[in-house]
Amino acid sequence: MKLKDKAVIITGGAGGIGSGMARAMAKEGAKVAIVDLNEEEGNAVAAELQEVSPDSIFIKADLTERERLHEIVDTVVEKYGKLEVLVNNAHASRQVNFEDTTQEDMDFSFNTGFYPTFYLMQSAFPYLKESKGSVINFASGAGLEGQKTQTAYAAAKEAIRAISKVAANEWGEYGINVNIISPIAMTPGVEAWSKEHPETFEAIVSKVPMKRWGDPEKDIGPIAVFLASEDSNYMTGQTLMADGGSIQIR
Ligand SMILES: NC(=O)C1=CN([C@@H]2O[C@H](COP(=O)(O)OP(=O)(O)OC[C@H]3O[C@@H](n4cnc5c(N)ncnc54)[C@H](O)[C@@H]3O)[C@@H](O)[C@H]2O)C=CC1
Ligand SMILES: CC(=O)C(C)=O
Repeated sequence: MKLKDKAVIITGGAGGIGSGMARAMAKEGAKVAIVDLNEEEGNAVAAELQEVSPDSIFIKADLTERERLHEIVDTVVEKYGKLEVLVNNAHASRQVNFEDTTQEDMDFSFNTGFYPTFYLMQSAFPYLKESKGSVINFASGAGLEGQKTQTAYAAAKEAIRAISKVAANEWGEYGINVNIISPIAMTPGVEAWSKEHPETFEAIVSKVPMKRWGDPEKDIGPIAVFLASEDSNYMTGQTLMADGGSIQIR
């Protein structure tokens, strides 16, 4: 097992890519703490994880409550006595034209994605230093390519990539690696969004060489397992494209 007994936090772990990664990591032996607003799904996913990894737990939290984010790390360290992997996956998005994007739209994207990533990384740092652990953050083609109608989300995603690279440079000497996944996968979030914006949805999949949406557990899960495992110890500051070849960084 690649992650035997590793203590992992996954934000947004009750649904979509978060729950897919949680399943993949639990099957590799990790104790997974999933953090989410959605209590019903959170409890259901945790019960499923406990069948393969009995110490896995659900923590209900609203990641926009910035001053309480450290409680997530405190809870996990109290339960497991350590922290090896922090996965900052949760992020909510809205589609608005550039000229109509408001301060509130910007705040919404930074408060659901960027600030939780930033503050959880700060809270986790002493424990990751002790365990020579890993951080896995999330990017998007929206930011990498500047996709239309994604001003706030694209800005927050590229800000996450920027601080990930800074942390990779500063924390490398402690044996902590910080990497980024840019995924494409069919999730409840994407499904809801596809109904509101069918043209954008079709445009994205038509550009995917593999001509399908990824599966959260089967396609994104193994990449998260790799980044959480010893196999990626000498890799940091990298953006891994788990998107069926949609964007090829050269
Ligand atoms: N699915 C895709 O094709 C793509 C996804 N991404 C990124 O991958 C990551 C996962 O995406 P999906 O699984 O599609 O998202 P999703 O919207 O399906 O799931 C997000 C999860 O985060 C939780 N969440 C949202 N706001 C929260 C808050 N304030 N506090 C606590 N939990 C909260 C939701 O309840 C949900 O369980 C995100 O960072 C997203 O931006 C990037 C590009 C494409
Ligand atoms: C949700 C998202 O970031 C997409 C589809 O690029």
